[in-house]
Amino acid sequence: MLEVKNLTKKFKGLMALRGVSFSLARGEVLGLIGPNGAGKTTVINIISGFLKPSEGKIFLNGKEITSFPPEKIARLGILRTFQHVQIFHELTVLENVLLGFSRHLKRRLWHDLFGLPLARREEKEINQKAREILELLGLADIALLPAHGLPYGKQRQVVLARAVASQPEILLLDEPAAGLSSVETRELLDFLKQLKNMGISILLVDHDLELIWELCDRVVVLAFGEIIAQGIPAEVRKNPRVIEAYLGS
Ligand SMILES: Nc1ncnc2c1ncn2[C@@H]1O[C@H](COP(=O)(O)OP(=O)(O)OP(=O)(O)O)[C@@H](O)[C@H]1O
Repeated sequence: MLEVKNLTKKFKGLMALRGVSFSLARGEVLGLIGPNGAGKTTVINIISGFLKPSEGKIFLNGKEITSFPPEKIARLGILRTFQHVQIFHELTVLENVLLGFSRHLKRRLWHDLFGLPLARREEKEINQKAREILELLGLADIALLPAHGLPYGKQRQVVLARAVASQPEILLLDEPAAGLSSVETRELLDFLKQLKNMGISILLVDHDLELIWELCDRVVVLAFGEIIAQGIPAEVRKNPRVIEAYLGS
């Protein structure tokens, strides 16, 4: 579904990535791990169009999307989340999730402006769908609470629920467990398992290796901008180069 071919990124004197290649299959959860500064966020920035690679190509379903602008990549269904929570504090959980539908609602704006009946029907449908997503993800009981009062871990989940509402082809998650307590990380793990069960393809960057081993179908390991191992978690976690990269860091 997603193919990353031979990515190289130079920042002035620094080679942040060298010849990085991997693929993500439909419905797969792929972990991207590595010590600090290994190049993980740079990979996500390039796939999502926030950075241009120095060399290399990205393909989505066989079509090249290298260096497309971020909004075009988002329209094609590759959605990223950031290390810090981006939530609309004054809105309720439900309203935050409703915003996720906007990717599919270009025409609706016009209907809204003219108050056409179709708009109301569509609005009802979308409300219904948003509630279904909240139900599926175990957030239904907080649907009408304002986002600002929620614990940090729940805010993270609301951001992910909004991403689900936009019906992404692929989710790029940059350190979703950063700053969470161990209890919140367990909750996040269950939450991400639900996303996996919904068939969403995920590229997951995180430093919490327990989360990675438990959730990912395959793992790619970067160190100093190069892939040093890739495979199923049971194999990768025993790989001497991986152990050395982590202990060495
Ligand atoms: N815009 C930039 N300009 C210059 N150097 C950069 C830039 N972005 C990243 N780098 C450098 O590229 C290397 C890879 O950074 P990157 O943030 O991708 O690593 P990472 O694996 O995500 O690290 P962390 O786990 O700490 O988030 C680092 O040495 C970093 O300092």
